[in-house]
Amino acid sequence: MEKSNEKSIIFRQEGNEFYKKREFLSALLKYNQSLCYAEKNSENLAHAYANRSAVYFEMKLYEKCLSNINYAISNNYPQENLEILNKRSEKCKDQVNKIYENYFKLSHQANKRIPFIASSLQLNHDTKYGKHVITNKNLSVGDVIAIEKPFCCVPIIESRFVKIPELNNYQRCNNCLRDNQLDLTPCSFCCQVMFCSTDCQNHAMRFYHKYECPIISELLKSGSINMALRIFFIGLSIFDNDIEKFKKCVNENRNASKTIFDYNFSSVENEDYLKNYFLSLICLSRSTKKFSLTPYENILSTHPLLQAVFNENREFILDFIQRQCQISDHNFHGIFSSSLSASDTLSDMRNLQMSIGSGSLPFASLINHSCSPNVMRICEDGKVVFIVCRPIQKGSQIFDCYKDNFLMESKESRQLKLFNEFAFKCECEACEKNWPTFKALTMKDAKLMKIAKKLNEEMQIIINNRNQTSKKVQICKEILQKNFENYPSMELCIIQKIFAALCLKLAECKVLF
Ligand SMILES: C[S@@+](CC[C@H](N)C(=O)[O-])C[C@H]1O[C@@H](n2cnc3c(N)ncnc32)[C@H](O)[C@@H]1O
Repeated sequence: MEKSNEKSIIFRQEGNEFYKKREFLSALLKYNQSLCYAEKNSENLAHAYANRSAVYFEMKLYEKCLSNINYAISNNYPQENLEILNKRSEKCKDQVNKIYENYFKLSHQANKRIPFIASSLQLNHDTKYGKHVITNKNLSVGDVIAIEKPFCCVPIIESRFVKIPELNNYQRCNNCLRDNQLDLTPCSFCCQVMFCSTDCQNHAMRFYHKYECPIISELLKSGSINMALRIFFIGLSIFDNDIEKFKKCVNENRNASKTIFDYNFSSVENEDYLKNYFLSLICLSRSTKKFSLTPYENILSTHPLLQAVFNENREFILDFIQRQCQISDHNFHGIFSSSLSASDTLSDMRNLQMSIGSGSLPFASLINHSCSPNVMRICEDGKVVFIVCRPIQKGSQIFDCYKDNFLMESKESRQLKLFNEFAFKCECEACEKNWPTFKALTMKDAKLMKIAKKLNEEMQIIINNRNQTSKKVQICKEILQKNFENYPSMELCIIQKIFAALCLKLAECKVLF
């Protein structure tokens, strides 16, 4: 699909109709489509940005309104209409929103070589669990022990607030998956990809979109871009697009058992950072499934930039992709966020997190499963945050939950699913002691049950306030920490659920109106 001013104008006009009806998100979506189709240096880019600024003004998102006015001006917005934009800009300047920073920060000193994890975390290995992570310090409920940014992630189709195939690509950043309240800029070449910032755009262009752009329609046929192929493109780019260098390094490391603990990530996000992350990714454990490589062969053997490279290195490239599929099969992680919904045009405090894509995360991939985990994973701004949800004693292993928690499903059903997907028999505390599911749990402390009920009722009211939410998190943390011996009682499990829901709220609350 080629850029087309004609189409760009039609989409903008459709956006204007939604704007008139005050259906702001639908209007933004149409303006995004208009931006994607606008031809390079055409006035249509400026018009779509200007119209988007009007929507953000009505939505009271004043920073976004101002930045869209600036985009319109820098894309040659016609002089004769500038006055309207200038007036809108003046009105915005008195009403700037307070934008909150990310809420979650590491609770302990960071590891010197791996600054995104706590220094108490160590890698261990044994025959039962394979590689796993332990802590050499006691950890308390609420402690944030790691905040990992994916090596790369790909959006999934369910993540869009409007699930119409023609509109799927205008709702999230193709690099970090943020919706950024639809404040996205188009790829300058194709009509199907948008980014939330210049950083994301430059990163994508440099490391993979240059290879995805010419075949984007084909890649998006199934709705989502393939992770294994994207990792191949990034790997090749890290090695200066030189297949021989790439091949040498991959072959040298193919049987290594290295992890992020073998590398240094202390320098800012430079090339070595990405290279080290890549090397720890390709050494992760793999499933034994055999994936069909025909779709990859079809794409690469006709790729406008990589056809010759592929034909000369067919066996190596297909083997690399097979291994990446197998690694992804065991180590994919859902990336979650709330999704925009037509009803929350004015609120930034969104409630539910849903899966918006998959990410490859070399640290998270070292954490084993338990049906009664001691950490929970939530996402904030595309990063995966690990929060302690039950006290962890010095020397103990960190456990996350891959599938269903014991509260949701019976032991038999959990174990069957885990065995089918990951080929291990779960021997966690909940499985060993056959803990009851939520419905069958008993109450152990009537006073705490009262507190749990009250907290639960308060959860029904939308608290668009970080301080209040944060105070409630504190209450939950203290109860869960102090009463851990009673776990799993009905009241503690309710409080644990509230604690998780409040943490999600804190991760989503970004704008104060
Ligand atoms: C994401 S990896 C975790 C790291 C892994 N232990 C390793 O050595 O690379 C997932 C794999 O770890 C193993 N695993 C995870 N949880 C486990 C558990 N509770 N008991 C035994 N093996 C487990 C399974 O082989 C699973 O496919």
